[in-house]
Amino acid sequence: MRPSTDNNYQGHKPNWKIIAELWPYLTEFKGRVVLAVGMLILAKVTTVSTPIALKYIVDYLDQHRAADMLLWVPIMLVIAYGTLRFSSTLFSELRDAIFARVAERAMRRVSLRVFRHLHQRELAFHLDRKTGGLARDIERGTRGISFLLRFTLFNIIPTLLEIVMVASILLVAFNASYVLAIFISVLIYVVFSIRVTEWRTGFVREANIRDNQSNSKAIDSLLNYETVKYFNNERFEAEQYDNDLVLWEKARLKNRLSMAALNTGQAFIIGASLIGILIMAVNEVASGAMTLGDFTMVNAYLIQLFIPLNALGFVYREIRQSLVNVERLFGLLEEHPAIEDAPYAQALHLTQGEIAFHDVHFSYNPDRTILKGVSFTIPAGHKVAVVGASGAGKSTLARLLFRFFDVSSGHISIDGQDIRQVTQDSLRNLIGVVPQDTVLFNDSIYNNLAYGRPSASQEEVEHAARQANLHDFIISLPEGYKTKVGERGLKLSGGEKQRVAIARVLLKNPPLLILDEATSALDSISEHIILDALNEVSRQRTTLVIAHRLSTVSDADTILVMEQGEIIESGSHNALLALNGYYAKLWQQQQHTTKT
Ligand SMILES: Nc1ncnc2c1ncn2[C@@H]1O[C@H](COP(=O)(O)OP(=O)(O)OP(=O)(O)O)[C@@H](O)[C@H]1O
Repeated sequence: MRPSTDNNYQGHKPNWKIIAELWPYLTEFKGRVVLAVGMLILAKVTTVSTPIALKYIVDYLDQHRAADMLLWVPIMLVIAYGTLRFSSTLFSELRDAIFARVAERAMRRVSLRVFRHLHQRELAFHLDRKTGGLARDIERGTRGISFLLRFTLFNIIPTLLEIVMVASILLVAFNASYVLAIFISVLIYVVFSIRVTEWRTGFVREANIRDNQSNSKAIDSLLNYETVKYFNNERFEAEQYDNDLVLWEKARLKNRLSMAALNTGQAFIIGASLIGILIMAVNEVASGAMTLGDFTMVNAYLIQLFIPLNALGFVYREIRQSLVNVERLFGLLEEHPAIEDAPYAQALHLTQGEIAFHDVHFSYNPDRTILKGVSFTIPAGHKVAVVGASGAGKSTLARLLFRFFDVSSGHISIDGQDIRQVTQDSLRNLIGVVPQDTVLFNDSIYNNLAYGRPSASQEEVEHAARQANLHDFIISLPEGYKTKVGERGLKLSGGEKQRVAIARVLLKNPPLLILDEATSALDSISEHIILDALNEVSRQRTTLVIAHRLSTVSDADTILVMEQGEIIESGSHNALLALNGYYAKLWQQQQHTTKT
């Protein structure tokens, strides 16, 4: 399988840069972010106060005998303890609820931006991409953003805050040895987690790449379902897929085993620290330096501290993984479209509608020239046809005019304006294309037709369908205009799809037309009817027609004959016949074939 450009993104940016790139997505809800941070602080203050309440309860019960005990004191303390516990959860939940909208909106904005960006990418990118892998990258990237936002703010920062608060309390209440012991255990834990997670990141990356590869393979294979069946290649396809799955399985296995090693190591550090610090506390209680309440408080702090720390390991892992995924997603956004509007591009100003190619050279790849100095003009309202052998570069002319690619040298102009100097939007708005292969959306026929002009009324849509000789066919279907056309329109015949394409362009009603083999999939009766419709449409428009069947373009004002990227003959049908060259030979051949 050829690796796609999207699967090859390998940039490794510093983490802070990736996180900084998220900031603009948060600015919409600055107030909410501030409020969420406020709730976060409140949640941590209450969490850290809870063990203090517990200490006072234990000390009171320990130091007072039944005779001198005022029962309401420990009861009030217990109520305070319970309320603090509840408040800590309440503030955490409030923080989540307040921030939820920020995170969800950020995800929405990023998804939309990526979607828009992908539509801005040039045709070459889309011809190269692998849809399955790209979809996974986007999904993982947007999920990564949500994770980064929520967990940096709700786990890393609060845990650090809690460590600082607990350390300060222990420093004030006892001595520096506890703070030092906690500091050392936390440090060992964090260094261990980070080191092991760094080591694991390679496995995570590899698992993602393998995941994309196998997914792309599966989707490509399913999209080519018919071809697979024509060649009885189900087993071959399964083997190919399994080759990818084997690599995926290995990568995932490495991923899981290394995760088990990380979890075990973390649990060991927590256990050892707990033992060490509690032995210190036991000694102090025994020597009378600490009360029973103090012991309970230290124990509560340790357990309380290690709970988020335990999650910190998981969060760090996930954050690393999210950073990889977000980096990839942002990497996609950073790749600039090869075809972009010029800095001061203006809208194309159509006066007459004259199209001109001036000494156009073009190659898709540097090592193979497709067009070798093509020049011609289509005067406003005229129809110029291009004929010639397959692969001569006819459709390439249409792609260049639509600016799917830019010329290598020379230029193309419309009413004297170089199409590279006008906005792509204004250019494409003025051109209607009936392509060689029509691919439809997996939607109803009606919606596919209306796509030509989404604001069109039902009457207009039906009128266009009538003009394209499609209406009678549609109403003969059990579900009429609501019939679903299937994936890429595969439930319609080639000719029906072509008629949908024609009707769409009729609805768009553009002043310039490109008909690329627009009637090639039609039988000769339908072809005649549609040619009449197309002739009617192209009468007032500047039209570029690409055709194989010469009979369909014999009425064109000028016919260009192309061979290997050059125009070798041009003139009207009669002039070209009189020339008795390539065109005349082709015409005779086709007439002969039609008769026999
Ligand atoms: N995206 C692409 N990348 C590389 N080469 C391409 C690309 N698209 C087309 N080509 C090549 O450019 C040449 C011209 O293609 P083009 O589609 O313009 O031919 P055509 O004259 O319209 O042929 P046909 O009559 O068969 O449609 C072909 O040899 C084709 O293989």
